[in-house]
Amino acid sequence: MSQNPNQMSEIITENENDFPDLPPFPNDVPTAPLLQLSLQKLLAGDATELDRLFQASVDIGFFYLDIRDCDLGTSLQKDADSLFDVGKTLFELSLEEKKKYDFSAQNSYFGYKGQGVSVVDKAGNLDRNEFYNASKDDIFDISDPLPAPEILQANRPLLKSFMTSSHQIVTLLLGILNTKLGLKPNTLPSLHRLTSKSGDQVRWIKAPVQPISDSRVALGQHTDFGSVTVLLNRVGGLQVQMPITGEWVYVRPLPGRAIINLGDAMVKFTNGLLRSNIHRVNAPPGLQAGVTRYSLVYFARPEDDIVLRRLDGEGIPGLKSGEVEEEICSKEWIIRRALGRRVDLGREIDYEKSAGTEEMSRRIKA
Ligand SMILES: O=C(O)CCC(=O)C(=O)O
Ligand SMILES: [Fe+2]
Repeated sequence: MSQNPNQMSEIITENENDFPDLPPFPNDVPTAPLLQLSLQKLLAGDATELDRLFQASVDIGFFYLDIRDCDLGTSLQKDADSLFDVGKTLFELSLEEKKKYDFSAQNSYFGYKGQGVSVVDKAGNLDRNEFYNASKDDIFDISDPLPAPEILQANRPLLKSFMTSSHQIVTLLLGILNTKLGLKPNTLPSLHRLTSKSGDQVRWIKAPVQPISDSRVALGQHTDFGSVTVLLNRVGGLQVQMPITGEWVYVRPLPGRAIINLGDAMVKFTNGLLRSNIHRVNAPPGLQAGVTRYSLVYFARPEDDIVLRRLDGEGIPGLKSGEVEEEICSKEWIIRRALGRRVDLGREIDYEKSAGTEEMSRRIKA
């Protein structure tokens, strides 16, 4: 494995079947050569690992995090395994029951999102996956509890444990980036306090097996809305658009590794220095095309009232002369992005208006 922080990538090849209960991820599709960072080394403050984290955040904003080698990581993995099972049971509820927990008409993106209710591209094609979003504030009793199915009520302690570990990892990463960016100590973590109101959430995703005749993506290309995303994948399908070339490549799911990516807030805080890379979910490749795809995500976002604009740090590029940033707070930004492409809310859809920081993050050479 490369220890050179200036090298963006290293090739990941795992030849054995990584997840024995699933058909193997094929070895003949292009995959993203993401850096693999060790959670244990980051916790220990290993200087090379801290450099590599910063480099991955500048270069692509996506990396693997090895969670096998420390208590925080193994606790996250154990909770995630249990939550995968919870998600399967949750999505097995009848559509009628699940729709009771769609709160989008109340301007909330928490709860259930049915399949095919959002557009995935300018042409108006519809998504092909279901979501269930569980709010961190609800689970931590910071906000009024939302109605939820029995399976979620029964698993509040598990959700709390998973959210706590995920948030601890996010805080660690933010603290390291804070130092590298030359911000005043604790600036980034203090914008993401666990017990303050925010749009942080756990998301379960289910995408059904896709008929060969259907070439739509399951989840359209996007950047994440918030700060740091912790993603647990088992089945392939996630694709990132490579910087510079614009090529779409799969992210190979690896056991014991979370996939971490940065979102729009980090781009705005750093005036484009850190990347929120464009990604999407396509049909799983090879033999995996025959299985239902589940994934589990923790989204960390800035606290609700934080304005998403450049922070003042020595390492953060200045604004162009005369440039005025949009004045939008975290909560509004997430609602605009999460609900702006829904076709079932009786609102006009403006695809461009609900976009994220794609243009700032893209860096594709024509
Ligand atoms: O399911 C995945 O692998 C990625 C999901 C994702 O990008 C999202 O929910 O924002
Ligand atoms: Fe995403």
